[in-house]
Amino acid sequence: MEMHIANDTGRLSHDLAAWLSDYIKDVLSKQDRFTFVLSGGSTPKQLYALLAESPYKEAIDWQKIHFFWGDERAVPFEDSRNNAKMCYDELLNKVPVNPAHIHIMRTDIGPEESAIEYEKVLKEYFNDPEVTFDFVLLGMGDDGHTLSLFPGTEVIHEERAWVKAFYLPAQEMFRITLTAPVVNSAACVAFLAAGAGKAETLKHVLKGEPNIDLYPSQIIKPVKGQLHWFVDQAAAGNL
Ligand SMILES: O=C(O)[C@H](O)[C@@H](O)[C@H](O)[C@H](O)COP(=O)(O)O
Repeated sequence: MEMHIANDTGRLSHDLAAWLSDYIKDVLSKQDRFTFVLSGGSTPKQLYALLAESPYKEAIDWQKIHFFWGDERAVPFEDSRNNAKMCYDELLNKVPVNPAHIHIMRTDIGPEESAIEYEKVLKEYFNDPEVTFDFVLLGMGDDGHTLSLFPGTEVIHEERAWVKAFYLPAQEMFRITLTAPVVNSAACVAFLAAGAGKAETLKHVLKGEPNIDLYPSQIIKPVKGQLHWFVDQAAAGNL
């Protein structure tokens, strides 16, 4: 595991943008597509805004990038809580991507159906289940959740399905999420976490006893791939 700590979220977003741009370039020098899982939440907005500007807008070969999502809130696309909508607004509408390479988790159909459909899309891409995405961007909630793997939910333990839908009573909504096995088969996973609200949780996730039911982010351990944590000083405060 590699830690990257920056003074503040602005610096952190710059560091990750620069690191990611180099990583994409390196991967694309060896293969002709790059599969990228985007994250929802508020923290990545600055990163997406940077990627949509110079020098990254020109430096990244956007046509070769295929986009996926780690999780989705089952609300209409136009709803401001929709993770895909946020990524379009901040990034995808601003860079020259190929629309055919964008794979959102659909919310115009039932969540269970959407999860089944998404799993099919993924299985068409990745015929070797041991090798999936080139890059997965993850956030961590103040409660230690990542993706839609919330503390105490059954989906944390899912071993077979790649994508699951379930009802989250605390938020009164359905969620659609990638499961741990498909993320742990990625070539590279990076958490982006910022703010003092995450400091205590981050200490438990990284230094505490294993307890994935309480701190689901602990379940993310790529089997063969790299794991990076990009955190600001405030979130790293208790490490
Ligand atoms: O749909 C979601 O809720 C997100 O995908 C979620 O997993 C997010 O990444 C974390 O909650 C961190 O969110 P912040 O960046 O807003 O702290």
